[in-house]
Amino acid sequence: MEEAKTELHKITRISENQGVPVLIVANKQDLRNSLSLSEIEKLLAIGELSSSTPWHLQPTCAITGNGLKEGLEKLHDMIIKRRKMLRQQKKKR
Ligand SMILES: Nc1nc2c(ncn2[C@@H]2O[C@H](COP(=O)(O)OP(=O)(O)OP(=O)(O)O)[C@@H](O)[C@H]2O)c(=O)[nH]1
Repeated sequence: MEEAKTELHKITRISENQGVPVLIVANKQDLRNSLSLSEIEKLLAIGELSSSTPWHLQPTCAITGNGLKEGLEKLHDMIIKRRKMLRQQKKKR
């Protein structure tokens, strides 16, 4: 988790990645000892990401497929929202 946290924050800090939406997949949620979403949020310090980075933390189970579609839909929503915002910003210039 420490390594994942470092990478997540490193990637999102890169200037060309500013504002790029992030989908964090919390897989294996069917297992008894899997980390909860709040534990993951805390361990990855997701709250410390730049306010310009939209993110979604999605619980999944890759075996049953639970949450996979929902996660991709959330990612799609964030991408569409960003595209709209960038288009509006371009128009204003
Ligand atoms: N119970 C459960 N097992 C899963 C899930 N997703 C993947 N696995 C199993 O986890 C094992 C490792 O999966 P890999 O795809 O090889 O993942 P990896 O990144 O190499 O290894 P991990 O760090 O264990 O995820 C495989 O046996 C998968 O079937 C899940 O949501 N629930």
